[in-house]
Amino acid sequence: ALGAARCYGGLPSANTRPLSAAAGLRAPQRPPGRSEPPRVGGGGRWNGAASSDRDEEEDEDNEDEDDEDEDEAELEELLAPSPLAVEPGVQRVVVVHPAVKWGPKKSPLTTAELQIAEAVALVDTLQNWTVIDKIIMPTKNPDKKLIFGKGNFQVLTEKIKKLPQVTAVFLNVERMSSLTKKELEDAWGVKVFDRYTVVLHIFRCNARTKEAKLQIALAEIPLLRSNLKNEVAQLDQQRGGSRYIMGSGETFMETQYRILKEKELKIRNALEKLRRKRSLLRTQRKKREFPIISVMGYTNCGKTALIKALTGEAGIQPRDQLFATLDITAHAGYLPSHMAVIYVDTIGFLTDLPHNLVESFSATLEEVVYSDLIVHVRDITHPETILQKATVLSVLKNLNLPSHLLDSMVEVHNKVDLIERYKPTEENALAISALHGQGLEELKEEIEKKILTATGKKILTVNINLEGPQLSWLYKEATVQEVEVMPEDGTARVKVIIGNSAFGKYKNLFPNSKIYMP
Ligand SMILES: Nc1nc2c(ncn2[C@@H]2O[C@H](COP(=O)(O)OP(=O)(O)OP(=O)(O)O)[C@@H](O)[C@H]2O)c(=O)[nH]1
Ligand SMILES: [Mg+2]
Repeated sequence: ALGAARCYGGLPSANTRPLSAAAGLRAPQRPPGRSEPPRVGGGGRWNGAASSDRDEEEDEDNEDEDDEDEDEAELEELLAPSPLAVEPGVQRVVVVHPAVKWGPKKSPLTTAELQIAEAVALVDTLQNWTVIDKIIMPTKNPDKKLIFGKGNFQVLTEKIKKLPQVTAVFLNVERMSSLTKKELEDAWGVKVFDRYTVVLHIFRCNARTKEAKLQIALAEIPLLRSNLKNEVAQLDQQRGGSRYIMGSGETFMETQYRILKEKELKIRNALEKLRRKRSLLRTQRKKREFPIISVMGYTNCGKTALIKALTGEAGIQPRDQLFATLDITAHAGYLPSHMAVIYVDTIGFLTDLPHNLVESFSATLEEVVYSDLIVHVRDITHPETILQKATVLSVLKNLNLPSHLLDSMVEVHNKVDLIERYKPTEENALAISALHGQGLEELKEEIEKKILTATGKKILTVNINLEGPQLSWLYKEATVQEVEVMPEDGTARVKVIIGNSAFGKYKNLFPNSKIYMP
Protein backbone atom coordinates (compact mmCIF):
# COMPACT_ATOMS: atom_id res chain seq x y z
CA ALA A 1 0.00 0.00 0.00
CA LEU A 2 2.96 2.22 -0.62
CA GLY A 3 1.15 4.56 -2.98
CA ALA A 4 -1.91 5.02 -0.87
CA ALA A 5 -0.09 5.44 2.41
CA ARG A 6 2.51 7.82 1.17
CA CYS A 7 0.11 9.98 -0.66
CA TYR A 8 -2.49 10.30 2.01
CA GLY A 9 -5.27 12.37 0.61
CA GLY A 10 -3.72 12.02 -2.81
CA LEU A 11 -5.32 10.65 -5.87
CA PRO A 12 -7.99 8.03 -5.58
CA SER A 13 -7.26 4.85 -7.42
CA ALA A 14 -7.25 5.26 -11.14
CA ASN A 15 -10.50 3.64 -11.90
CA THR A 16 -9.12 1.77 -14.80
CA ARG A 17 -8.85 -1.89 -13.96
CA PRO A 18 -5.46 -3.50 -14.09
CA LEU A 19 -5.51 -6.43 -16.45
CA SER A 20 -4.88 -8.81 -13.66
CA ALA A 21 -8.03 -7.70 -11.98
CA ALA A 22 -9.95 -8.10 -15.16
CA ALA A 23 -10.45 -11.81 -14.70
CA GLY A 24 -12.54 -12.33 -17.73
CA LEU A 25 -12.60 -9.13 -19.68
CA ARG A 26 -16.11 -8.02 -19.29
CA ALA A 27 -17.91 -8.83 -22.48
CA PRO A 28 -19.76 -5.84 -23.76
CA GLN A 29 -23.43 -6.18 -24.50
CA ARG A 30 -24.38 -8.74 -27.05
CA PRO A 31 -25.09 -7.11 -30.37
CA PRO A 32 -28.82 -7.31 -30.91
CA GLY A 33 -30.22 -10.09 -33.05
CA ARG A 34 -27.10 -12.21 -33.25
CA SER A 35 -27.29 -15.90 -32.75
CA GLU A 36 -24.14 -16.27 -30.72
CA PRO A 37 -22.07 -13.63 -29.04
CA PRO A 38 -18.36 -13.71 -29.74
CA ARG A 39 -16.64 -15.45 -26.89
CA VAL A 40 -14.75 -12.84 -25.00
CA GLY A 41 -15.06 -13.84 -21.41
CA GLY A 42 -12.33 -16.41 -21.07
CA GLY A 43 -9.49 -14.36 -22.40
CA GLY A 44 -9.14 -11.99 -19.54
CA ARG A 45 -6.08 -12.85 -17.60
CA TRP A 46 -3.17 -12.20 -19.80
CA ASN A 47 -1.31 -9.83 -17.61
CA GLY A 48 0.02 -11.52 -14.56
CA ALA A 49 1.92 -8.44 -13.60
CA ALA A 50 0.01 -7.50 -10.57
CA SER A 51 -1.36 -10.65 -9.17
CA SER A 52 -0.18 -13.97 -8.04
CA ASP A 53 -3.49 -15.70 -8.12
CA ARG A 54 -3.82 -18.41 -10.65
CA ASP A 55 -6.21 -19.40 -13.30
CA GLU A 56 -7.07 -23.00 -12.62
CA GLU A 57 -8.16 -23.93 -16.09
CA GLU A 58 -5.02 -22.76 -17.72
CA ASP A 59 -1.78 -24.61 -17.80
CA GLU A 60 0.32 -21.53 -17.33
CA ASP A 61 3.45 -21.41 -15.29
CA ASN A 62 3.60 -23.91 -12.51
CA GLU A 63 7.35 -23.87 -12.34
CA ASP A 64 7.94 -21.29 -9.67
CA GLU A 65 5.04 -22.00 -7.41
CA ASP A 66 7.42 -22.75 -4.56
CA ASP A 67 9.23 -19.49 -4.94
CA GLU A 68 6.06 -17.55 -4.52
CA ASP A 69 6.39 -16.87 -0.78
CA GLU A 70 10.01 -15.99 -1.09
CA ASP A 71 9.19 -13.64 -3.95
CA GLU A 72 6.51 -11.96 -1.90
CA ALA A 73 8.91 -11.30 0.94
CA GLU A 74 11.51 -9.87 -1.37
CA LEU A 75 8.94 -7.70 -3.11
CA GLU A 76 7.80 -6.32 0.23
CA GLU A 77 11.35 -5.36 0.97
CA LEU A 78 11.92 -3.74 -2.41
CA LEU A 79 8.71 -1.78 -2.09
CA ALA A 80 9.41 -0.49 1.40
CA PRO A 81 8.83 3.24 1.79
CA SER A 82 11.44 5.23 -0.06
CA PRO A 83 13.60 7.86 1.62
CA LEU A 84 12.97 10.01 -1.43
CA ALA A 85 9.22 9.95 -1.25
CA VAL A 86 7.79 13.42 -0.89
CA GLU A 87 6.10 13.76 2.48
CA PRO A 88 2.38 13.34 2.36
CA GLY A 89 0.23 16.28 3.23
CA VAL A 90 -0.43 19.78 2.07
CA GLN A 91 2.03 21.65 -0.13
CA ARG A 92 1.73 25.27 -1.10
CA VAL A 93 3.89 25.51 -4.14
CA VAL A 94 5.54 28.30 -6.10
CA VAL A 95 6.23 27.18 -9.64
CA VAL A 96 9.41 28.73 -10.98
CA HIS A 97 10.25 28.36 -14.64
CA PRO A 98 13.77 29.25 -15.76
CA ALA A 99 13.24 30.73 -19.21
CA VAL A 100 16.06 30.59 -21.71
CA LYS A 101 15.37 33.47 -24.05
CA TRP A 102 17.91 32.66 -26.70
CA GLY A 103 20.87 30.50 -27.57
CA PRO A 104 21.12 26.77 -28.16
CA LYS A 105 19.33 25.92 -24.91
CA LYS A 106 16.13 27.61 -25.98
CA SER A 107 13.38 25.19 -26.91
CA PRO A 108 12.38 25.93 -30.50
CA LEU A 109 8.90 24.46 -30.26
CA THR A 110 7.34 26.06 -27.24
CA THR A 111 7.09 29.15 -25.06
CA ALA A 112 7.83 29.75 -21.40
CA GLU A 113 4.12 30.42 -20.78
CA LEU A 114 3.10 27.03 -22.13
CA GLN A 115 5.89 25.28 -20.29
CA ILE A 116 4.94 26.81 -16.98
CA ALA A 117 1.30 25.96 -17.70
CA GLU A 118 2.25 22.31 -17.98
CA ALA A 119 4.21 22.51 -14.74
CA VAL A 120 1.17 24.02 -13.03
CA ALA A 121 -0.99 21.23 -14.46
CA LEU A 122 1.37 18.69 -12.95
CA VAL A 123 0.99 20.25 -9.51
CA ASP A 124 -2.78 20.52 -9.91
CA THR A 125 -2.84 16.78 -10.46
CA LEU A 126 -1.89 16.31 -6.83
CA GLN A 127 -4.83 16.70 -4.54
CA ASN A 128 -3.11 18.29 -1.56
CA TRP A 129 -0.91 20.55 -3.58
CA THR A 130 -1.84 24.10 -4.53
CA VAL A 131 -0.01 26.52 -6.75
CA ILE A 132 0.14 29.81 -4.89
CA ASP A 133 2.23 31.65 -7.45
CA LYS A 134 4.12 31.13 -10.68
CA ILE A 135 7.22 32.96 -11.71
CA ILE A 136 8.99 32.96 -15.05
CA MET A 137 12.58 34.03 -14.54
CA PRO A 138 15.07 34.47 -17.38
CA THR A 139 18.38 32.71 -17.31
CA LYS A 140 21.22 32.40 -19.77
CA ASN A 141 22.66 29.18 -18.52
CA PRO A 142 20.25 26.90 -16.64
CA ASP A 143 23.03 24.38 -16.08
CA LYS A 144 24.73 26.61 -13.50
CA LYS A 145 24.61 25.54 -9.90
CA LEU A 146 22.08 28.16 -8.90
CA ILE A 147 20.36 28.05 -12.30
CA PHE A 148 20.03 31.85 -12.47
CA GLY A 149 22.42 34.76 -12.70
CA LYS A 150 23.25 36.63 -9.47
CA GLY A 151 20.84 39.54 -9.90
CA ASN A 152 17.88 37.44 -10.98
CA PHE A 153 18.54 34.96 -8.22
CA GLN A 154 18.29 37.73 -5.65
CA VAL A 155 15.04 39.03 -7.12
CA LEU A 156 13.65 35.51 -7.12
CA THR A 157 14.71 34.83 -3.54
CA GLU A 158 13.03 38.01 -2.34
CA LYS A 159 9.84 37.16 -4.20
CA ILE A 160 9.70 33.66 -2.74
CA LYS A 161 10.41 34.84 0.77
CA LYS A 162 7.60 37.38 0.57
CA LEU A 163 4.98 34.77 -0.29
CA PRO A 164 2.84 33.73 2.66
CA GLN A 165 3.09 30.15 3.89
CA VAL A 166 4.92 28.77 0.92
CA THR A 167 6.07 25.22 1.63
CA ALA A 168 7.85 24.29 -1.57
CA VAL A 169 9.28 25.53 -4.84
CA PHE A 170 8.76 23.52 -8.01
CA LEU A 171 11.67 24.46 -10.21
CA ASN A 172 10.64 23.46 -13.71
CA VAL A 173 13.88 21.82 -14.82
CA GLU A 174 14.13 18.22 -15.88
CA ARG A 175 16.42 17.34 -13.02
CA MET A 176 18.74 19.23 -10.68
CA SER A 177 21.80 17.88 -8.96
CA SER A 178 21.50 17.21 -5.26
CA LEU A 179 24.05 19.95 -4.70
CA THR A 180 21.89 22.50 -6.50
CA LYS A 181 18.88 21.29 -4.58
CA LYS A 182 20.66 21.75 -1.30
CA GLU A 183 21.93 25.24 -2.10
CA LEU A 184 18.50 26.37 -3.27
CA GLU A 185 16.78 24.91 -0.22
CA ASP A 186 19.24 26.69 2.03
CA ALA A 187 18.70 29.97 0.23
CA TRP A 188 14.91 29.80 0.14
CA GLY A 189 14.24 27.90 3.34
CA VAL A 190 11.72 25.54 1.73
CA LYS A 191 11.78 22.25 -0.14
CA VAL A 192 12.73 22.46 -3.80
CA PHE A 193 11.45 19.90 -6.31
CA ASP A 194 12.36 19.34 -9.94
CA ARG A 195 10.23 17.79 -12.65
CA TYR A 196 11.64 14.38 -12.00
CA THR A 197 10.63 14.45 -8.34
CA VAL A 198 7.17 15.81 -9.05
CA VAL A 199 6.42 13.32 -11.80
CA LEU A 200 7.76 10.51 -9.67
CA HIS A 201 5.52 11.64 -6.84
CA ILE A 202 2.48 11.62 -9.14
CA PHE A 203 3.44 8.17 -10.35
CA ARG A 204 3.81 6.99 -6.79
CA CYS A 205 0.35 8.26 -5.94
CA ASN A 206 -1.18 6.59 -8.97
CA ALA A 207 0.68 3.29 -8.93
CA ARG A 208 -1.55 0.37 -8.12
CA THR A 209 0.14 -2.76 -9.41
CA LYS A 210 3.36 -4.25 -8.16
CA GLU A 211 4.87 -3.73 -11.56
CA ALA A 212 4.20 0.00 -11.53
CA LYS A 213 5.56 0.25 -8.00
CA LEU A 214 8.70 -1.63 -8.91
CA GLN A 215 9.22 0.60 -11.89
CA ILE A 216 9.03 3.61 -9.65
CA ALA A 217 11.54 2.07 -7.25
CA LEU A 218 13.82 1.51 -10.23
CA ALA A 219 13.41 5.08 -11.38
CA GLU A 220 14.56 6.25 -7.95
CA ILE A 221 17.90 4.50 -8.06
CA PRO A 222 19.71 7.23 -10.02
CA LEU A 223 18.41 9.81 -7.55
CA LEU A 224 19.62 7.78 -4.59
CA ARG A 225 22.96 7.41 -6.29
CA SER A 226 23.43 11.12 -6.85
CA ASN A 227 22.34 11.86 -3.29
CA LEU A 228 24.98 9.47 -2.14
CA LYS A 229 27.62 11.27 -4.14
CA ASN A 230 26.63 14.45 -2.42
CA GLU A 231 26.71 12.90 1.03
CA VAL A 232 30.12 11.46 0.42
CA ALA A 233 31.38 14.82 -0.80
CA GLN A 234 30.14 16.39 2.44
CA LEU A 235 31.71 13.70 4.53
CA ASP A 236 34.97 14.30 2.76
CA GLN A 237 34.73 17.99 3.42
CA GLN A 238 34.27 17.41 7.11
CA ARG A 239 37.43 15.41 7.07
CA GLY A 240 39.42 18.24 5.56
CA GLY A 241 38.82 17.61 1.92
CA SER A 242 40.47 14.28 1.53
CA ARG A 243 38.42 11.21 1.04
CA TYR A 244 41.32 8.94 1.59
CA ILE A 245 41.87 9.61 5.28
CA MET A 246 42.18 6.17 6.76
CA GLY A 247 40.38 4.86 3.75
CA SER A 248 37.06 5.10 5.59
CA GLY A 249 35.36 7.52 3.17
CA GLU A 250 36.10 5.17 0.37
CA THR A 251 34.76 2.18 2.23
CA PHE A 252 31.57 3.94 3.20
CA MET A 253 30.95 4.96 -0.37
CA GLU A 254 31.78 1.57 -1.74
CA THR A 255 29.42 -0.18 0.64
CA GLN A 256 26.60 2.21 -0.13
CA TYR A 257 27.12 1.92 -3.87
CA ARG A 258 27.17 -1.85 -3.60
CA ILE A 259 23.91 -1.89 -1.66
CA LEU A 260 22.30 0.30 -4.29
CA LYS A 261 23.64 -1.82 -7.11
CA GLU A 262 22.23 -4.93 -5.43
CA LYS A 263 18.89 -3.29 -4.95
CA GLU A 264 18.77 -2.26 -8.58
CA LEU A 265 19.53 -5.82 -9.63
CA LYS A 266 16.85 -7.23 -7.37
CA ILE A 267 14.27 -4.84 -8.77
CA ARG A 268 15.22 -5.71 -12.33
CA ASN A 269 14.98 -9.41 -11.52
CA ALA A 270 11.60 -9.00 -9.87
CA LEU A 271 10.34 -7.06 -12.87
CA GLU A 272 11.74 -9.70 -15.18
CA LYS A 273 9.85 -12.36 -13.26
CA LEU A 274 6.59 -10.50 -13.48
CA ARG A 275 7.14 -10.06 -17.17
CA ARG A 276 7.93 -13.69 -17.77
CA LYS A 277 4.63 -14.54 -16.27
CA ARG A 278 3.00 -12.06 -18.53
CA SER A 279 4.60 -13.50 -21.61
CA LEU A 280 3.03 -16.87 -20.82
CA LEU A 281 -0.27 -15.16 -20.58
CA ARG A 282 0.51 -13.52 -23.85
CA THR A 283 0.63 -16.95 -25.46
CA GLN A 284 -2.80 -17.56 -24.06
CA ARG A 285 -3.98 -14.40 -25.58
CA LYS A 286 -2.53 -15.33 -28.96
CA LYS A 287 -4.35 -18.64 -28.86
CA ARG A 288 -7.62 -16.93 -28.29
CA GLU A 289 -7.07 -14.76 -31.28
CA PHE A 290 -8.42 -11.50 -30.05
CA PRO A 291 -6.86 -8.67 -31.98
CA ILE A 292 -5.14 -6.17 -29.70
CA ILE A 293 -5.40 -2.43 -30.20
CA SER A 294 -3.07 -0.19 -28.19
CA VAL A 295 -4.43 3.26 -27.52
CA MET A 296 -1.57 5.70 -27.06
CA GLY A 297 -0.98 9.41 -26.80
CA TYR A 298 0.11 12.37 -24.71
CA THR A 299 -1.10 12.49 -21.15
CA ASN A 300 -4.66 13.81 -20.76
CA CYS A 301 -5.44 13.55 -24.50
CA GLY A 302 -8.44 11.31 -23.86
CA LYS A 303 -7.18 7.73 -24.26
CA THR A 304 -9.22 6.38 -21.38
CA ALA A 305 -12.26 8.35 -22.48
CA LEU A 306 -11.98 6.92 -25.98
CA ILE A 307 -11.75 3.35 -24.71
CA LYS A 308 -14.76 3.97 -22.53
CA ALA A 309 -16.65 5.22 -25.56
CA LEU A 310 -15.57 2.33 -27.77
CA THR A 311 -16.35 -0.40 -25.27
CA GLY A 312 -19.23 1.09 -23.35
CA GLU A 313 -17.56 -0.10 -20.18
CA ALA A 314 -19.22 1.85 -17.44
CA GLY A 315 -16.52 1.39 -14.83
CA ILE A 316 -13.88 3.33 -16.73
CA GLN A 317 -13.25 6.84 -15.44
CA PRO A 318 -11.44 9.39 -17.58
CA ARG A 319 -10.10 12.15 -15.37
CA ASP A 320 -8.80 15.60 -16.00
CA GLN A 321 -5.45 14.75 -14.57
CA LEU A 322 -2.00 13.99 -15.82
CA PHE A 323 -0.93 10.37 -15.58
CA ALA A 324 -4.28 9.11 -14.43
CA THR A 325 -3.46 5.83 -16.13
CA LEU A 326 -0.23 4.17 -15.04
CA ASP A 327 -0.85 0.52 -15.59
CA ILE A 328 -1.71 -1.08 -18.81
CA THR A 329 -5.32 -2.18 -18.70
CA ALA A 330 -7.39 -4.09 -21.22
CA HIS A 331 -10.99 -3.72 -22.24
CA ALA A 332 -13.08 -5.72 -24.65
CA GLY A 333 -15.09 -4.15 -27.40
CA TYR A 334 -16.74 -4.93 -30.72
CA LEU A 335 -16.01 -3.68 -34.19
CA PRO A 336 -18.83 -3.05 -36.67
CA SER A 337 -18.79 -6.64 -37.97
CA HIS A 338 -19.10 -7.74 -34.32
CA MET A 339 -15.55 -8.93 -34.17
CA ALA A 340 -14.38 -8.89 -30.56
CA VAL A 341 -11.19 -6.95 -29.94
CA ILE A 342 -9.18 -5.88 -26.93
CA TYR A 343 -8.34 -2.23 -26.38
CA VAL A 344 -5.27 -1.59 -24.27
CA ASP A 345 -5.08 1.63 -22.29
CA THR A 346 -1.51 2.86 -21.79
CA ILE A 347 0.48 5.39 -19.82
CA GLY A 348 0.46 8.88 -21.30
CA PHE A 349 3.56 10.64 -22.59
CA LEU A 350 5.08 13.92 -21.47
CA THR A 351 7.66 16.15 -23.11
CA ASP A 352 10.97 16.24 -21.27
CA LEU A 353 10.07 13.28 -19.15
CA PRO A 354 13.45 12.43 -17.70
CA HIS A 355 15.15 9.55 -19.43
CA ASN A 356 15.39 7.25 -16.44
CA LEU A 357 11.74 7.60 -15.78
CA VAL A 358 10.84 6.76 -19.32
CA GLU A 359 13.21 3.84 -19.31
CA SER A 360 11.74 2.33 -16.20
CA PHE A 361 8.29 2.52 -17.71
CA SER A 362 9.25 1.48 -21.18
CA ALA A 363 8.77 -2.16 -20.25
CA THR A 364 5.12 -1.37 -19.79
CA LEU A 365 5.14 0.05 -23.25
CA GLU A 366 6.97 -2.95 -24.65
CA GLU A 367 3.63 -4.73 -24.56
CA VAL A 368 2.69 -2.53 -27.45
CA VAL A 369 4.95 -4.60 -29.68
CA TYR A 370 2.43 -7.41 -29.40
CA SER A 371 -0.52 -5.39 -30.51
CA ASP A 372 -2.05 -5.57 -33.95
CA LEU A 373 -2.74 -1.88 -34.26
CA ILE A 374 -1.86 1.41 -32.58
CA VAL A 375 -4.38 4.20 -32.26
CA HIS A 376 -2.66 7.52 -31.60
CA VAL A 377 -5.02 9.89 -29.81
CA ARG A 378 -4.36 13.63 -29.89
CA ASP A 379 -5.98 16.42 -27.91
CA ILE A 380 -6.46 18.70 -30.84
CA THR A 381 -7.55 21.60 -28.66
CA HIS A 382 -4.28 21.72 -26.77
CA PRO A 383 -2.06 24.68 -27.73
CA GLU A 384 0.92 22.32 -27.81
CA THR A 385 -0.73 19.59 -29.82
CA ILE A 386 1.98 19.59 -32.49
CA LEU A 387 4.80 19.32 -29.98
CA GLN A 388 2.83 16.58 -28.22
CA LYS A 389 2.50 14.64 -31.44
CA ALA A 390 6.24 14.91 -32.02
CA THR A 391 6.91 13.67 -28.48
CA VAL A 392 4.63 10.67 -28.89
CA LEU A 393 6.08 9.73 -32.27
CA SER A 394 9.62 9.99 -30.99
CA VAL A 395 8.90 7.78 -27.97
CA LEU A 396 7.18 5.25 -30.24
CA LYS A 397 10.17 5.26 -32.54
CA ASN A 398 12.47 4.47 -29.61
CA LEU A 399 10.40 1.46 -28.65
CA ASN A 400 11.66 -0.41 -31.69
CA LEU A 401 8.23 -1.37 -32.83
CA PRO A 402 7.86 -3.37 -36.02
CA SER A 403 7.55 -0.96 -38.89
CA HIS A 404 4.13 -2.23 -39.96
CA LEU A 405 2.75 -1.06 -36.61
CA LEU A 406 4.06 2.44 -37.17
CA ASP A 407 2.90 2.49 -40.77
CA SER A 408 -0.62 1.34 -40.02
CA MET A 409 -1.07 3.65 -37.03
CA VAL A 410 -4.45 5.40 -36.88
CA GLU A 411 -4.26 9.07 -35.91
CA VAL A 412 -7.27 10.36 -34.04
CA HIS A 413 -8.00 14.01 -33.37
CA ASN A 414 -9.97 14.10 -30.15
CA LYS A 415 -12.10 16.75 -28.40
CA VAL A 416 -13.41 18.24 -31.64
CA ASP A 417 -16.60 19.10 -29.79
CA LEU A 418 -14.66 22.09 -28.48
CA ILE A 419 -13.80 23.41 -31.95
CA GLU A 420 -16.43 24.51 -34.39
CA ARG A 421 -16.41 22.68 -37.72
CA TYR A 422 -13.05 21.07 -37.14
CA LYS A 423 -11.30 19.57 -40.15
CA PRO A 424 -8.00 17.72 -39.76
CA THR A 425 -5.17 18.96 -41.90
CA GLU A 426 -3.47 15.58 -41.76
CA GLU A 427 -4.75 13.44 -44.58
CA ASN A 428 -5.60 10.23 -42.77
CA ALA A 429 -6.56 11.60 -39.39
CA LEU A 430 -10.05 11.01 -38.04
CA ALA A 431 -11.86 13.71 -36.09
CA ILE A 432 -13.75 12.47 -33.04
CA SER A 433 -15.17 13.43 -29.72
CA ALA A 434 -14.74 10.63 -27.24
CA LEU A 435 -16.95 12.50 -24.83
CA HIS A 436 -19.87 13.13 -27.17
CA GLY A 437 -19.49 10.11 -29.40
CA GLN A 438 -18.81 12.03 -32.59
CA GLY A 439 -16.95 10.16 -35.33
CA LEU A 440 -16.78 6.88 -33.44
CA GLU A 441 -18.52 4.78 -36.11
CA GLU A 442 -16.05 5.95 -38.75
CA LEU A 443 -13.21 5.22 -36.37
CA LYS A 444 -14.45 1.70 -35.71
CA GLU A 445 -14.77 1.08 -39.46
CA GLU A 446 -11.22 2.24 -39.95
CA ILE A 447 -9.94 0.12 -37.07
CA GLU A 448 -11.73 -2.91 -38.45
CA LYS A 449 -10.27 -2.45 -41.90
CA LYS A 450 -6.77 -2.22 -40.47
CA ILE A 451 -7.26 -5.10 -38.04
CA LEU A 452 -8.41 -7.40 -40.84
CA THR A 453 -5.29 -6.53 -42.82
CA ALA A 454 -3.01 -6.82 -39.80
CA THR A 455 -4.32 -10.15 -38.62
CA GLY A 456 -4.91 -11.72 -42.02
CA LYS A 457 -8.50 -12.39 -41.07
CA LYS A 458 -11.38 -12.45 -43.49
CA ILE A 459 -15.06 -11.91 -43.10
CA LEU A 460 -16.99 -14.27 -45.35
CA THR A 461 -20.19 -16.20 -45.73
CA VAL A 462 -20.26 -19.96 -46.30
CA ASN A 463 -23.08 -22.27 -47.22
CA ILE A 464 -23.20 -25.36 -45.05
CA ASN A 465 -25.20 -28.51 -44.66
CA LEU A 466 -26.83 -28.53 -41.25
CA GLU A 467 -26.46 -32.28 -40.95
CA GLY A 468 -22.72 -32.13 -41.38
CA PRO A 469 -20.03 -31.11 -38.90
CA GLN A 470 -19.29 -27.75 -40.55
CA LEU A 471 -21.23 -25.55 -38.19
CA SER A 472 -19.69 -26.92 -35.01
CA TRP A 473 -16.29 -26.84 -36.70
CA LEU A 474 -16.76 -23.17 -37.50
CA TYR A 475 -17.88 -22.39 -33.98
CA LYS A 476 -14.67 -23.92 -32.75
CA GLU A 477 -12.16 -22.58 -35.25
CA ALA A 478 -13.61 -19.22 -36.27
CA THR A 479 -15.95 -16.55 -34.99
CA VAL A 480 -19.49 -17.20 -36.14
CA GLN A 481 -21.46 -14.02 -36.53
CA GLU A 482 -24.73 -14.94 -38.17
CA VAL A 483 -26.51 -18.16 -38.98
CA GLU A 484 -29.34 -17.95 -41.45
CA VAL A 485 -31.16 -21.27 -41.70
CA MET A 486 -32.91 -22.38 -44.90
CA PRO A 487 -35.40 -24.93 -43.53
CA GLU A 488 -36.51 -26.12 -46.97
CA ASP A 489 -33.19 -27.75 -47.87
CA GLY A 490 -31.54 -28.20 -44.48
CA THR A 491 -28.71 -25.79 -45.15
CA ALA A 492 -27.61 -22.52 -43.61
CA ARG A 493 -25.65 -19.47 -44.57
CA VAL A 494 -23.06 -18.69 -41.97
CA LYS A 495 -21.18 -15.44 -41.70
CA VAL A 496 -17.79 -15.91 -40.05
CA ILE A 497 -14.58 -14.10 -39.24
CA ILE A 498 -11.84 -16.54 -39.98
CA GLY A 499 -8.06 -16.49 -39.90
CA ASN A 500 -5.97 -17.52 -42.88
CA SER A 501 -4.86 -20.91 -41.60
CA ALA A 502 -8.33 -21.88 -40.39
CA PHE A 503 -9.70 -20.86 -43.76
CA GLY A 504 -7.20 -23.14 -45.51
CA LYS A 505 -8.19 -26.03 -43.25
CA TYR A 506 -11.85 -25.39 -43.87
CA LYS A 507 -11.41 -25.54 -47.63
CA ASN A 508 -9.54 -28.83 -47.30
CA LEU A 509 -12.02 -30.42 -44.91
CA PHE A 510 -15.15 -29.28 -46.67
CA PRO A 511 -14.30 -28.92 -50.35
CA ASN A 512 -17.97 -28.89 -51.33
CA SER A 513 -18.98 -26.03 -49.09
CA LYS A 514 -19.89 -22.95 -51.06
CA ILE A 515 -17.95 -19.82 -50.08
CA TYR A 516 -19.06 -16.27 -50.78
CA MET A 517 -16.33 -13.71 -50.53
CA PRO A 518 -17.52 -10.22 -49.69
N1 LIG B 1 -14.43 18.16 -24.36
C1 LIG B 1 -13.91 16.95 -24.41
N2 LIG B 1 -13.20 16.49 -23.36
C2 LIG B 1 -12.67 15.24 -23.44
C3 LIG B 1 -12.84 14.43 -24.60
N3 LIG B 1 -12.20 13.27 -24.39
C4 LIG B 1 -11.65 13.34 -23.15
N4 LIG B 1 -11.94 14.52 -22.57
C5 LIG B 1 -11.54 14.97 -21.23
O1 LIG B 1 -10.13 15.03 -21.14
C6 LIG B 1 -9.70 14.64 -19.83
C7 LIG B 1 -8.68 13.53 -19.92
O2 LIG B 1 -9.28 12.37 -20.38
P1 LIG B 1 -8.64 10.93 -20.12
O3 LIG B 1 -9.42 9.97 -20.96
O4 LIG B 1 -8.51 10.66 -18.67
O5 LIG B 1 -7.18 11.14 -20.74
P2 LIG B 1 -5.96 10.11 -20.81
O6 LIG B 1 -5.33 10.30 -22.13
O7 LIG B 1 -6.43 8.73 -20.48
O8 LIG B 1 -5.02 10.69 -19.67
P3 LIG B 1 -3.84 9.96 -18.80
O9 LIG B 1 -4.31 8.57 -18.45
O10 LIG B 1 -3.72 10.84 -17.61
O11 LIG B 1 -2.62 9.96 -19.66
C8 LIG B 1 -10.96 14.23 -19.07
O12 LIG B 1 -11.37 15.31 -18.29
C9 LIG B 1 -11.96 13.96 -20.16
O13 LIG B 1 -13.27 14.14 -19.75
C10 LIG B 1 -13.60 14.96 -25.69
O14 LIG B 1 -13.84 14.35 -26.73
N5 LIG B 1 -14.10 16.23 -25.53
MG1 LIG C 1 -5.88 7.45 -19.01
